[in-house]
Amino acid sequence: MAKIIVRGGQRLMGSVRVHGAKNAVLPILAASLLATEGKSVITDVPVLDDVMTIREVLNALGADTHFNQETMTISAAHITSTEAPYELIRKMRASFLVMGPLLARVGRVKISLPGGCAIGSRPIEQHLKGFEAMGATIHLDQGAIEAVCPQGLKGAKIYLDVASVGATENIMMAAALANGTTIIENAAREPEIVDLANYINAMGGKVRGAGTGIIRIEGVQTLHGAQHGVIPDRIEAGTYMIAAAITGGDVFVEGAIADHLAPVISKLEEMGVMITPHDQGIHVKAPKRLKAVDVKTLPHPGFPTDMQSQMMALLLISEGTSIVTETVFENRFMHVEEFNKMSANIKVDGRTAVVTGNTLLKGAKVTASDLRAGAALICAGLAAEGETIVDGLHHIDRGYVDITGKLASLGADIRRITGEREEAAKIKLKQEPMVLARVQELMA
Ligand SMILES: CC(=O)N[C@H]1[C@@H](OP(=O)(O)OP(=O)(O)OC[C@H]2O[C@@H](n3ccc(=O)[nH]c3=O)[C@H](O)[C@@H]2O)O[C@H](CO)[C@@H](O)[C@@H]1O
Ligand SMILES: C=C(OP(=O)(O)O)C(=O)O
Repeated sequence: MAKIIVRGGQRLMGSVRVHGAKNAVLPILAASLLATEGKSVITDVPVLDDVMTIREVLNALGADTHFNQETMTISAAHITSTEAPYELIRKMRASFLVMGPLLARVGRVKISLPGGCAIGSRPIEQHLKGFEAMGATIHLDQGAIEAVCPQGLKGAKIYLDVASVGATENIMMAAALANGTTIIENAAREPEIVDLANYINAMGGKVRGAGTGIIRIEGVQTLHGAQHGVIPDRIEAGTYMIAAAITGGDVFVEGAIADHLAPVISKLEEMGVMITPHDQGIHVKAPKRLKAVDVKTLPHPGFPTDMQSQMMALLLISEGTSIVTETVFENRFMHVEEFNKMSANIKVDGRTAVVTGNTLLKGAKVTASDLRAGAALICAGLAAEGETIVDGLHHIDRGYVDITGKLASLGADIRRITGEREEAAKIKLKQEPMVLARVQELMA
């Protein structure tokens, strides 16, 4: 089994580049199914396992995709299937984002229920409520959803009970080709929603208000392929900011957009980290001692749940006790047990964790339970005495391009040892130069 081995104690220094955002590129690639003509050329596409999965979904539906040098070209003129393969939906929840585009484009879709994951049950009733309001008929049969709208979708006013990112995206994509105007109220306001709206508009769509709680989508007859550059990954950027801070480092996070990271920056500044936003990125300089702060996750522009575990790693070495409250997902404290293996003292009660600071972290064998938990354990390992061995790397590979190489380039003592998975992938995918490059990168 592959593992990442970190020896703590090195101060991180230098510059690290942020790749395109996973959570922006996945809906954007799904939206490319809306184009009846022309090619979409998506740039700044990170080479991640999740991107490979959504690409497989697009291919299975009949789209023609090419991926080279962080650029994905998609032609979706011919949709040959309306059934999203179970194996791919199961592998990655975000595959469910093809439901809206397929319904809008061909009026029919069969897709497995995406199910929960380590961080929570993650229902999708808000997505379905939106499609039904737009005229789709939905049947649930043995864990699969079948939806049809033979007359096409029609615009509707949809109030989301929770400001769900995925539901906002799925409904927005469906509405782009609906007959009439759709208004999404209590829409999610994440930067990734704005990026998706910009792409749909570049395809000839009419989306207004993305980034606010009310999004208005005027349906158009057809959409065409378009060129679009994906926004930088604010969660990847935030992770490197924490990695810098936890080592008392001095790092330039190239490509990071301060506006997207306002809640994270604000907390880091409260703790005593010096943050300087620039046009090209964010400079992070951390003193040796940091102050404890309380953190509560919320939908954007609140503190992102995807940064909660990394922030908790930083709070462990800060002075004082912190309260971390997770309001977005009901089970996102799986990393706590692993931190405690590293001599942390964290107590969880429901959605609240009490984090005792001033911890002298000690290296241990730990397991990533989800993507961000994995990144957080690596951050903790950077500050720990001795060796931390992290497994469960398939989670980390979903969302971080070469985290080992990037941290090593900043001076971290970190390496990855490969396992059977990489070896098998190398043999299976040797026809695909881009994927092989990724495998080689993982094995470096
Ligand atoms: C691929 C992607 O972009 N993933 C992000 C997206 O996930 P995702 O889009 O799945 O997250 P949502 O915003 O939908 O979920 C937020 C909350 O709403 C609940 N909910 C959601 C839909 C629904 O129909 N009913 C319902 O109750 C969820 O259980 C959760 O408690 O936003 C999350 C919240 O910022 C991030 O952690 C994920 O990284
Ligand atoms: C929870 C995350 O992603 P997903 O919604 O794809 O599981 C994440 O990026 O931290």
